[in-house]
Amino acid sequence: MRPDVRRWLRRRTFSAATWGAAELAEARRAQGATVSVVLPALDEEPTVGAIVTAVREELVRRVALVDEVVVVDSGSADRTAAVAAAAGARVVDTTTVLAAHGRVPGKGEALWKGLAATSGDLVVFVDADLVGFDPQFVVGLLGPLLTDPGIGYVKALYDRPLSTTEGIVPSGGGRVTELVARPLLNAFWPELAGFVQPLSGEYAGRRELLEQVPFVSGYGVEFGLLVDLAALAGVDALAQVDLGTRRHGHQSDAALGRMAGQILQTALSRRPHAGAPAADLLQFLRTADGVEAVSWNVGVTERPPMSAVRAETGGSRP
Ligand SMILES: O=c1ccn([C@@H]2O[C@H](COP(=O)(O)OP(=O)(O)O)[C@@H](O)[C@H]2O)c(=O)[nH]1
Ligand SMILES: O=C(O)[C@@H](COP(=O)(O)O)O[C@H]1O[C@H](CO)[C@@H](O)[C@H](O)[C@H]1O
Repeated sequence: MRPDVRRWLRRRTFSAATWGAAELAEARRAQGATVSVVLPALDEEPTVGAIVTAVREELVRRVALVDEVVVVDSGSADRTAAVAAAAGARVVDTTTVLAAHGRVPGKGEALWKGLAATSGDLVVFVDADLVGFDPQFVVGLLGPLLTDPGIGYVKALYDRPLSTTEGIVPSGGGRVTELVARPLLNAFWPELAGFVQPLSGEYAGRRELLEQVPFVSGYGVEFGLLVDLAALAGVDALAQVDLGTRRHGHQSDAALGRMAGQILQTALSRRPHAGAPAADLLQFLRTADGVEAVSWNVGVTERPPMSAVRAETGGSRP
């Protein structure tokens, strides 16, 4: 493992259990910092209400850590907007926010318009399809931002069970992460190899940073933000926090194939024009007190065309 990644992992990996909501509410009051929670939502009627209710009850009413909870409706065909509003969220629509800019499809559009529709100094993004959401997710994401001015962006890390027709298997979620995003980051942005969940849908950042980078319109948004914020602020301004376990609604393999395509487009549009890609791949295992990084060499060599070999040796086909 690269020494810089080992150092980053040690210095910038936190546990959500480190902080309490009341402690952070006091910290943000003392700093005069405001906090917005943004949920991008497309047809999330079954799950959005419980998430909004949990954030509002625990982090707005019981403890004043969060100032606004905004659900960004991406054109839902179900009752997402009504359910979110009934739970107390302010609901905005991607067609009306920054209407002069029109509307493009995709999650990143919802996040970009969520940033426009809110005012918090700190912005927390939470997917609206989470099952078993815990308000401590928001507390954990805000912890590093409210206790270290040198940190500007915090990604969630967690175990990702996979719901299958046979039930829930303890791992296996994050399929595009494991098969596409992690290999791409390790190859072309090895300094970011320490992120356990580079595509996690829960993250928080300082508005002053988030407003300086583009938001990729579709599912490339997480990949794009990670690479662009690292380039803007430096890897040491980024951190990750262990939230334990995260369960969410899963898409089909075909849909994940399209997601992978968008992430590949995003990566290739940012590909550093350096030399050969790095050959090390860092994967992660859950341990009793955190995560363990395991480094693999995925370098490949190649044999020359057989025609060239034959030309060299004057050989002919057997
Ligand atoms: O065009 C879109 C696609 C997704 N989402 C929301 O973005 C979050 C993550 O999307 P999804 O669950 O489809 O991705 P996955 O978690 O399966 O990777 C969810 O709250 C979606 O409702 C959205 O607002 N607009
Ligand atoms: O991490 C992943 O591989 C994908 C798919 O997760 P699953 O295989 O359905 O658990 O989910 C994430 O990626 C999306 C693209 O960045 C994010 O928008 C989602 O919030 C995140 O869940």
